Amino acid sequence: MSDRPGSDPTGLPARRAALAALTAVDEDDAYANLAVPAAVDRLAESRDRAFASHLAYDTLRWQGTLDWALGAVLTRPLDAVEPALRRVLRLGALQLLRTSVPPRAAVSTSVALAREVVPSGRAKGAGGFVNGVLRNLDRRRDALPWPDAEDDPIGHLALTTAHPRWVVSDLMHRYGFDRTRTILEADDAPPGVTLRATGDRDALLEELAAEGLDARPGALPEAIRVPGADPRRLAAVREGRAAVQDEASMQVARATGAGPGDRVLDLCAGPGGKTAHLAQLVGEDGRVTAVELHPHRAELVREATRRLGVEVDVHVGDATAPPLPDDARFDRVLLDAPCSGLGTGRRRPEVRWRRVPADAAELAGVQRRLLDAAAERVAAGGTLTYAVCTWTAAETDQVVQWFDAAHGSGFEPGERRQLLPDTDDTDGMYVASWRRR
Ligand SMILES: C[S@@+](CC[C@H](N)C(=O)[O-])C[C@H]1O[C@@H](n2cnc3c(N)ncnc32)[C@H](O)[C@@H]1O
Repeated sequence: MSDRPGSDPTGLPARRAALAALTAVDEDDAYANLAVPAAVDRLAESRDRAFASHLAYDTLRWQGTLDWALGAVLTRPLDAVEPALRRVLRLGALQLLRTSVPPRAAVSTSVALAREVVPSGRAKGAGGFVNGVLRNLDRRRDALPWPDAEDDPIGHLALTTAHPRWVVSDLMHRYGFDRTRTILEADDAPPGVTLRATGDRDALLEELAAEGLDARPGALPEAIRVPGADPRRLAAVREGRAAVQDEASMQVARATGAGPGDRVLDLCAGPGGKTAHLAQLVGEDGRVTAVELHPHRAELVREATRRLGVEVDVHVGDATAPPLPDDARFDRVLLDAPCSGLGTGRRRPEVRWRRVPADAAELAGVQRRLLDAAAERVAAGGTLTYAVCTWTAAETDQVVQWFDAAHGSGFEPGERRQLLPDTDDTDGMYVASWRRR
């Protein structure tokens, strides 16, 4: 990690952009992978953009650990500090604890930002407060009471891998201490860009190489890994020869077994990444029907499929009672259910801090209702595929065990797979399939 103050000698514009991204995530519930590029794009220099992006993502990712460290030096609870100053403190604490930025620069830029985010009459007080807290943290950084791995393994992993305790504990039940550590560390590493070729992959690989990009084939025949690319600048993406998609999502469409001529039902389709891939797999002789609850997300499905030149029937409606003829049955039914989304942590590190344990249990109830409705639509001999972009036991193994118990007489179990960032270098997606007897 390096200190890259960029073109502006104070390094303040980059930090201001990072703070703007943190504010958008906090106040507008924006996703990091949209808010960070939007905020840092205003910077003219690419090294400033890289520095600001790094600060923003890492502050979101390390929030729990930063809050714990700040809590050790604050005289009042961090929750009682007004949100704008809390964000400035987190950004400053990140620089002190997890970068090689000189402490003096970390503190002085944070003081300047603190003065900017409060009404002018309170600027001096806010600056003094942030100065005091961060200088105190800098003095005590080597004396912080890090939990010991033996005495408190969950607390240790929570603070050293930047995940909430309940997430660590849930994963430890499935994978044990050592594997949980590698999964969570991989969840903290920024992902490279992955593309799905919509036509000839080899031609696309050549095109990307000709643009000077390090493009390599992924594990699936349509996947391409382009680690350092900015997908927004790729002509292939603009022109529909490639779609930006994690390889785990491609594995889900593949797990349905969809092939030429199939009739596919994609429940919970928005924003349509998997719908477009399914349409590609079934070709001109097949047909994909998509259902999405929210009209604006159904519109995204239409846009995603139009951009790729494929035709899909898109319906706005609730997948527990899909707006389809009663007797409509499909060769392949995909339920890519709403979930806690923890598996997308590489791109959206804020999600882990937004979720609480009760979310997983509540979502599991929704997932079961959706799966009941999805099962009804599978034709004899057809397949049902369940997917979520998470790894909580409640939303993965336990949903599948429930389905086997409730529907085992009608459905034969097929592949079950938890994709994970450490072994698969993908998002953490879970996928399970059945065949209707
Ligand atoms: C995990 S996302 C699906 C991602 C999508 N399959 C893709 O690959 O782009 C879940 C989607 O389900 C939608 N949704 C939630 N509850 C629903 C319901 N009861 N019926 C239909 N769609 C629903 C959400 O709006 C969201 O767009």
